[in-house]
Amino acid sequence: MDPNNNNRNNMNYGYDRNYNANNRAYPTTPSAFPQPIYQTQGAQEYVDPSNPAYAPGYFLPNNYPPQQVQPQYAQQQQQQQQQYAQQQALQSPQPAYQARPGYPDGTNGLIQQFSNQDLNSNRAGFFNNRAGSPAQRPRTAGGSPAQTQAQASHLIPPVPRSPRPPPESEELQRFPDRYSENAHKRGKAAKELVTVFFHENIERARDRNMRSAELDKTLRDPNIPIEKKRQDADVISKRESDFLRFLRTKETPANFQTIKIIGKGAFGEVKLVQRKTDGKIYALKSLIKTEMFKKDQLAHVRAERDILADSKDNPWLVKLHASFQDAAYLYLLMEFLPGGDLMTMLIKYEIFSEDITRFYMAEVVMAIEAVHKLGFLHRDIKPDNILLDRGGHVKLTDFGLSTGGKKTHDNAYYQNLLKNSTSKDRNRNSGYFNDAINLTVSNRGQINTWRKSRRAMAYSTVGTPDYIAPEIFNGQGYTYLCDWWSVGAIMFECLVGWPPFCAEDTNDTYRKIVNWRECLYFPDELVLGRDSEALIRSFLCDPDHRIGSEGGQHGGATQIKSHPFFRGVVWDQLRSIRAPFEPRLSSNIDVSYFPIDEIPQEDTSAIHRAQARAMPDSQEAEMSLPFIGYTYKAFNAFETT
Ligand SMILES: Nc1ncnc2c1ncn2[C@@H]1O[C@H](COP(=O)(O)OP(=O)(O)OP(=O)(O)O)[C@@H](O)[C@H]1O
Repeated sequence: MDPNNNNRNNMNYGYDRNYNANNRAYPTTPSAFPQPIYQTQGAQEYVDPSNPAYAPGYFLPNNYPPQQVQPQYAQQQQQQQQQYAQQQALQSPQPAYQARPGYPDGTNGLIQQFSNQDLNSNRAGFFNNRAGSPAQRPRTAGGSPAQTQAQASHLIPPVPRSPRPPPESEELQRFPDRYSENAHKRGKAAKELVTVFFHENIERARDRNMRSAELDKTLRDPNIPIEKKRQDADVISKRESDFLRFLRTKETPANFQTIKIIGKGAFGEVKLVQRKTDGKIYALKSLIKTEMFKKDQLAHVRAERDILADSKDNPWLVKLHASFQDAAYLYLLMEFLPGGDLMTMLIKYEIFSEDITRFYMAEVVMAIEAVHKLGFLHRDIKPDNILLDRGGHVKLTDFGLSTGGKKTHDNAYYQNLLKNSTSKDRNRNSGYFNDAINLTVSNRGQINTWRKSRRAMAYSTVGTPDYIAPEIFNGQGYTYLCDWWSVGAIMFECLVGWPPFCAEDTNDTYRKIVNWRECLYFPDELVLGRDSEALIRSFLCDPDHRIGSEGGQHGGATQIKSHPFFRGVVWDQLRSIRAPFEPRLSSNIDVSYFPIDEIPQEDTSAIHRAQARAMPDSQEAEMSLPFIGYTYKAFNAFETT
């Protein structure tokens, strides 16, 4: 084969289990891999994510996939590899699982101490995945090859793999200015794809090493009975095995049976679904790509996927099992929370007692604290995004407006809203609030009108601005403190029956929020506890004086927790006490806490799929770029109902 031949189809990228050319045999014991597998030191030139045998660390010297090396460079390459191996032997710290003589699986005899052959083979199989021939090695350790291959095949040009210096011949000269715009887009996409691929694989390998170290700790602990050790090792082995299988499968919406559409959002819907193969239940959120693209929501959708993927096992955030995409949609496969959302509860009960409000606000404070500790701001905390699990405890969802301070999460979204709103204000030219309703208990009619439009607002692309902090609208910058403002607005609604700045028209709501000093009004007819009103006022104020500002993003919740309103709350046991409303469920697909009758149930996906199919090639390349890296699979994806 000619390595300079740029036609990928002529190259043999498949691996050959008997391959031993040029004396580069595949290593068979962990000790052949002196570095932890996520270290990519020594990797220089070989990158072929479409190779099914590829895994993090796979490109360590000694471990190249089969390839043709030109004879004049074979000797040079062999010398380099020997030098590298010697250097590593001298410099590297001892590997975590270096095999002791007699224990080639790297367990150092730990497991044999209680003579369990099964544990031994499981552990060796799942954690020492460098061991064995390439055919035995779990092929998905480096990601989902089929998926990556599908994504990459048309994007990644073959890379010449011999270590020779690039000749100054004409064939390697590039003329980017002669490439079409489409080629540039595809090139960019390829670069992004490779970056994402590496990032994800390194993360996965790091996580796997951590799990391995944890198991190791358990196995070494003399106080843990052998039976327990055995059970733990079995469970962990099963999870690792499930995960590897999961990585190999391609997620598509066809894998799921829709039971009901349980939620509508601005850019898509949320369905209760059942996986066809194992009957497991999930919530599947789908977002229409073209809509996200048109309405400049790309940063938002990426933010949502990032925060949910980063949050892993956080009990306060909805668990993301996987995210995937097809030509028309982005999908988030989440745990199903059968208790519905706080908006539905508020529509039903109108107001809560102080005790019940305390419970929900305390849980929301814990949830927001978790988001902040992960390094994100939510920016869109509202009752619709506060979900209730089967025990009636809170979990946050909808991170579409979250920002982790990443450039990709930045957006001028609110600036546009404000621009429209202020031009309207100028036209009106009179006092801002003459037309804005000031709700009181006595004007029930208006309250009911507002309540009726509440759900419709939640489903609209504009969404409800009722809970958004004023500093987000005025464009002068905002911090994590914007989330604490939203808690104040929700607390007001729980105790009063409507949000503090609600109006019949969203523009009026914006104006009221921006002018909160004049517009924050506690109805005389309702008597709120002193601590409740004080806490609401300390949330709904200027950010410099807002409660939660002491201690910064990571510590602000401490100040809130010590407010007298929360006296008596045992913060670290909140999730284990009984919630004030525990959903009564007849089955794991019970949707009685969702307003199913108000949500259109027809399937509109065929229309969006047809639109995606009709898209011209150039537009498709442009569309693919922002969604690269969206795909994700969680380790514990199978721990669900
Ligand atoms: N994991 C889940 N389990 C149960 N119900 C859910 C889940 N996720 C969302 N829902 C339901 O779907 C509704 C809409 O979800 P979500 O807010 O995530 O959608 P969205 O399209 O992002 O909405 P928005 O327009 O507010 O951004 C929620 O209010 C909730 O009732």
